[in-house]
Amino acid sequence: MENKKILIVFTGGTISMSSDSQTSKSVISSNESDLILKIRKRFQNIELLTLVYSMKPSPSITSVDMLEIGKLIKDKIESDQIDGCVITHGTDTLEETAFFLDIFLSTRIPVVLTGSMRNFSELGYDGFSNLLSAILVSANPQSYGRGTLVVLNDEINAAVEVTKTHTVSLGTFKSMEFGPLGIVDEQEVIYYRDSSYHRQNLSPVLLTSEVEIVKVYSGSSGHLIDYLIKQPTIKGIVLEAMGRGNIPPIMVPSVIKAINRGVKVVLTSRCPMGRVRDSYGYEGGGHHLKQIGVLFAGDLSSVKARIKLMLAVNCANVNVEDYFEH
Ligand SMILES: NC(=O)C[C@H](N)C(=O)O
Repeated sequence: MENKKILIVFTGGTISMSSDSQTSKSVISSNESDLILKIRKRFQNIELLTLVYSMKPSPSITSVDMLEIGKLIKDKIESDQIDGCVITHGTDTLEETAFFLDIFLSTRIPVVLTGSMRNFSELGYDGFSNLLSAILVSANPQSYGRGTLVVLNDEINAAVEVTKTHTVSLGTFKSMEFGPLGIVDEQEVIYYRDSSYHRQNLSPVLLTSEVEIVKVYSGSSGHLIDYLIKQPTIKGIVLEAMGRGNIPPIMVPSVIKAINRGVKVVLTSRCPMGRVRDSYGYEGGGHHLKQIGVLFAGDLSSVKARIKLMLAVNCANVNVEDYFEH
């Protein structure tokens, strides 16, 4: 059997960190050669290619980084150089990069993100096992056509469904509403189900238009929206609204102002599960918001809806409304 070629792209995060000898705090330590050395021996019929994109903690990963990583992988896939790809990433923003790649790359080739919750110096460092499982998933024929995947703690989750749920737990990545797609059990990749999500491809060349998130709470005003729509590069605002998708009436004039200025306003919920819908007819309720032109993001979280809206407003000749419920 011919060797499968799996590309590992390192971007940073705790998986590439150790404890600082003076402060004992986690800092970047560029341990990728140790990781690869230990892991390479485990595989037969898998050739590992490696590339260090960056050594950043994931709060430092920008939209431009996501685009660069996406272009890099797209290029390798289109030139037939790889059969699968694993990206190591900090866990704080892993779900955002994963979802970005899910929309940006229209490929059936498995693209898998992984990371770790403990650093290289800590007892119980989970980087080795997570990387090992991620490679197994990316090389498995059953992983084709499932969109971008996230593998940590031996669970396989879909980028669109998964979120970081716990600040320190090794089992932090959960698809809270649907459960994992599958597991890695003693190096065997087992799928339980497909992801039901309908994938839409958006591949902009540049990201010049910006999208911000406004969290809605009891006592929210329209001031943040008023401020944002004065910024020249703003093309979208995601509202992380209440419950089914409702906002205080005092915010409505600012939302109308934003829409009249051509800024796309997308509705999500601050509830961790469930869809937004136009169920409520009162002022600021979902039905009222739909009538004034607010777009609905289904069950996407605010951070994922922001990624989708950012990709849509940066694509030439794309009707943003086609990518959201309206
Ligand atoms: N576990 C981690 O990777 C968290 C780290 N703060 C990061 O996202 O870079």
